[in-house]
Amino acid sequence: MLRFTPRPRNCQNLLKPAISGRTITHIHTHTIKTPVGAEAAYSAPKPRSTRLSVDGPIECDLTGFQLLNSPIFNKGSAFTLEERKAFGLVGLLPSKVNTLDEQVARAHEQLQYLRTPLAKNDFCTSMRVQNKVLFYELVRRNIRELLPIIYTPTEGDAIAAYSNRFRKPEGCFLSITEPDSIEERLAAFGEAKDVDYIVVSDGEGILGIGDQGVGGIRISISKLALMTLCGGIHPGRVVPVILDAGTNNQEMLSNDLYMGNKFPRVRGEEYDQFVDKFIQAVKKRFPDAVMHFEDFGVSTARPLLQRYRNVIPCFNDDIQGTGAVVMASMTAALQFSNRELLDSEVLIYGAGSAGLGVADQIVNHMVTHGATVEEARAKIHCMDRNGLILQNMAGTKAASEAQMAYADATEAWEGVDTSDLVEVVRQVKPTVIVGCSTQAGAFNEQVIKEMYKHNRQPIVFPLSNPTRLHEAIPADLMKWTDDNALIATGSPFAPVNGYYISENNNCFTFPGIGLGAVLSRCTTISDTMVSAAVDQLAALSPKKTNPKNGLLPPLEEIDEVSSKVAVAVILQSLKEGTARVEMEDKPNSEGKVSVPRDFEGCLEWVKSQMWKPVYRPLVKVEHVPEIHTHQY
Ligand SMILES: NC(=O)C1=CN([C@@H]2O[C@H](COP(=O)(O)OP(=O)(O)OC[C@H]3O[C@@H](n4cnc5c(N)ncnc54)[C@H](O)[C@@H]3O)[C@@H](O)[C@H]2O)C=CC1
Ligand SMILES: CC(=O)C(=O)O
Ligand SMILES: [Mg+2]
Repeated sequence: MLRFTPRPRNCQNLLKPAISGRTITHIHTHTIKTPVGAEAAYSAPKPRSTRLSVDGPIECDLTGFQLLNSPIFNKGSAFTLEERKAFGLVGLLPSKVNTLDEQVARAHEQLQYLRTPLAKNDFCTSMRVQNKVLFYELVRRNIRELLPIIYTPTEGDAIAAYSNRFRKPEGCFLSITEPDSIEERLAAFGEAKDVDYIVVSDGEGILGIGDQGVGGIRISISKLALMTLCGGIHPGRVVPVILDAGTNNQEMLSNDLYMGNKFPRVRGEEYDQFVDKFIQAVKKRFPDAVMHFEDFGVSTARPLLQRYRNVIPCFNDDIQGTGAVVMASMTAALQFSNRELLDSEVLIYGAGSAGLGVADQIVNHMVTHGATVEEARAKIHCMDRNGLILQNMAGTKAASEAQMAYADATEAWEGVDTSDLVEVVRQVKPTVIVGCSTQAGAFNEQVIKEMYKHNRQPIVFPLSNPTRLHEAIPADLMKWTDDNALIATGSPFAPVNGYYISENNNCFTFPGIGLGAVLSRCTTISDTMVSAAVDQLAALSPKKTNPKNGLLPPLEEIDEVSSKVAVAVILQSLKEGTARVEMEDKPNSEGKVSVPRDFEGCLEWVKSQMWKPVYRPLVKVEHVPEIHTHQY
């Protein structure tokens, strides 16, 4: 017989192994490292436990329809006969008890009847709000087929159609018209210890499709789905957030069904105060949560990251996540073709959030490989809508301050048409070209053939999502370079002539970075922690074992990859003294489980902490359950 010890909500003690005869893994957190340097700005929090681990029975105080309507606890036809009796479900379900395998097979069959990706996306959405275990297991087993449905490219279409296809709300909606209600709105998602991870967007720079207003909530939801699928973050301990500050999308403003604030985007001080109130409210309400910024507009993404990176543990996925994945695939391509990082000439086409994030990450990496910042920056050339960024653009509207860090000397370009990509390629002779411009087809035959003239294995990364906005498609790139281009793309593509094309998407980095930040309970996410993620991902490249392999590991391994990236992040955070989880070499006298500092030991621990889509036996309790989630 199982016995449970009632636990008060928000218990700050570690979970006690309340289940006799079972081992439950805990993090030993009684010592907190003092934040150092800039990180000291973030006040040291209280110790806490992590509740991502998934072993054993789960306490539940819901019954009947309430239980069937709770996506976290619902098992649908897989409730056992005992559970049906104990939870008042007899009569609410057909008599057959299904296994998870059978449910997955049935759901997969239903999906095959749906004709369009968007219809499949709708199906997956309703499954996610109905039964999380089934949703995640269905996607996990069919990841190559379903990732493009629940993420880019289909999610872009779902976001654009949000107000017309809306069925059931998911996430937290914060309105600039009511900044004083932020705390109250967040409170619906639980108390201090209930949230590990938040994705927030203001909907201004969604994928490559721009301002989508309130529909941007779906990018927060989609990124969180990947945090759970690939990074093992508990799906009931996350909050997707949209900051609704209006929209400049005329189509939305004139759509009678549009569900967000119908006024032009509010900017300036009012916007800044709105965001600041949100950050302060999160810090107060969910002091342990890691914040992930996603798809903000180009003018706000960087300033927000700079303003808050030492205030809460946070990162911007488009800037740092993208920078990290590109640096990893570039490293893999250089190693495969026996070239040195410092010999690279890099051309970034589209120097917005992602493009400059890539540039910054390459500079960081070059500096760790012996270059000075100036030498590294000189290797990078940025083009944006006004052409190549030149020094004489300083202080003008032609270039932003952030872009000016990469400006080329004006004199060196006299007489050259710097708005012409072919001309720029002719002069720069890039070894690497990265597209983050949203300009479909910009890497045309002339551009690529010019690049190919100067180097036999051009590294070409067209990253603009969704698929239709890619600067080039792999089949053309391979044709124009006699199959010699080393390619990775922003959305998925089929292999070309037997060459596997890796998806060069930040989904290979943000789940690992996020998981590492959650488990280390770091006070800040430093550049060096992101660099550790890059090195780890690059080391996993399968290209070295077979030239036809992709530059990055296959999607099927993404959860394994994310756990290794998380280890690299955790170990770096420990080294820097920003981790708040204590790791020990040996279990201490209280028998608490140690978390080793060696890679393999830490990996085992990380894996033991990750949420997995399995049905745990449900045990009825009258008190607030051990795993408290807001998703009742
Ligand atoms: N593969 C991946 O993991 C990621 C892909 N992306 C994709 O990259 C693209 C850009 O995203 P963000 O940087 O967040 O957007 P952004 O709006 O911050 O940047 C886009 C930049 O492209 C520039 N641009 C526009 N027209 C241009 C032209 N004709 N020539 C050169 N530059 C031009 C804009 O001025 C802007 O600076 C999007 O399609 C997005 O989906 C973004 C993040 C991650
Ligand atoms: C992948 C991603 O973050 C983007 O396209 O914005
Ligand atoms: Mg993004």
